Amino acid sequence: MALTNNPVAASNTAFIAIPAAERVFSFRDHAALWFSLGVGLLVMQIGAFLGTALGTQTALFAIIAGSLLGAALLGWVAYIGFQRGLSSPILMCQTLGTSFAKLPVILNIIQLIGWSAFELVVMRDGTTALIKGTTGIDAAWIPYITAIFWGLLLVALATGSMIGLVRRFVGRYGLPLVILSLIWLTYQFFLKAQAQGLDAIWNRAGDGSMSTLAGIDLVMAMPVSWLPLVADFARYGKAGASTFRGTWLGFAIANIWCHALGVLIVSTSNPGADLMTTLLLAQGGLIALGLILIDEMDNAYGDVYSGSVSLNFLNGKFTIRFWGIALALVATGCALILPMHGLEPFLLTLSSVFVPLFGVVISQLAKQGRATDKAVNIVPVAIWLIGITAFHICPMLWPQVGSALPSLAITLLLGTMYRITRAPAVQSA
Ligand SMILES: Nc1nc2[nH]cnc2c(=O)[nH]1
Repeated sequence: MALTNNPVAASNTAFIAIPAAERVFSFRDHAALWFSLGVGLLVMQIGAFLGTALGTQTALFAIIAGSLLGAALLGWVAYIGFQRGLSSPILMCQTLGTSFAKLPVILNIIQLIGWSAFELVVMRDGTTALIKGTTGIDAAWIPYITAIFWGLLLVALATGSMIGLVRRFVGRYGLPLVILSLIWLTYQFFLKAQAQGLDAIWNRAGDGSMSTLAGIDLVMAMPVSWLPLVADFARYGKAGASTFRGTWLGFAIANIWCHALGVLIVSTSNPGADLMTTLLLAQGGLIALGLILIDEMDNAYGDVYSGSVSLNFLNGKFTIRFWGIALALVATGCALILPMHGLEPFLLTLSSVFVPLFGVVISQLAKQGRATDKAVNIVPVAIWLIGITAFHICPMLWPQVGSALPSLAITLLLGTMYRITRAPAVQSA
């Protein structure tokens, strides 16, 4: 469903559906990519936080429910991307209108620069800790060198082919290594839990600072933070069912595993212990942490690739590769100066824009929904704004329900009502 009646569309390859011959991603490719993107130190940190707030059993329930639900949304948008063969910015055009969609596309580029810088900062600080732990060297220049090292690697990856990277590197080498590290760390902390008494850990109560629904909401934050990127990869899928299942299962399993590992780690460590240091102190932790840090690179790459697809949509004179290199350089510059925790609030604020946006996208485009060719599609735009308001207001009024769940529910409901009511008008037009 290309927007070929639009003059801008005709001159920009971003508007053209990926032809069948170029659709090479199988279930395995989607699952490997999304498992790999679902693994991260931030996820373990959130798991540790949930373990303290909710207690072991409720935290595990929230983790499983939030991951299955959040990753299902991801799979759903992947399916829409597969069906249309179109990138994320075009799905936004087909929902909000060709001119208005430029606003969320620009916001998405800003958030992707933020996420890729964040991932580089995680790798910078992780490698700096590894160097300190192994050599004892703790010099002020080391974080600069490590940031430049990872940044240049990101630039090098941006010069290559996305499909080649996913199929040859992530699936064949990256994924088995990261799974081995997770198995190893889980085994190590399980042994620790066994020594401390599994019963006590299993029955550990939370501190009461969070409701179960708010916990589910927090777990969903990770999968939904990938919503604006997923179509850029899913459009290379061979079949709809494998695209949905690979994306859903790949991400959900990784998200459940990393959050649950965070719960296990916090349950077996001293209160207030730093996650990175705790992982480093585990037997074989150095190698496992090193591999997980390397795995953060594909998150940064995913951000840079998707950001370059969006920039290519805004300015088709330069290729996706050109924009990818430019974005990787900008992210490296940011990673040289930004502190670890400076970016998190900014990124979470931006997700208040994208969660409701994809509620509207799903409500308009799922089940072969009709794409708009208006410049500004007023009603979906209004529903999006209502969704953003709900994201901010609901946690103030009802802290126990969180923000992503009500915002998604409102946009899906209003969007579906609009779609049903406008259907006769569309048919008679
Ligand atoms: N979009 C996006 N979401 C994330 N969630 C955790 N890390 C990332 C990331 O690098 N990008």
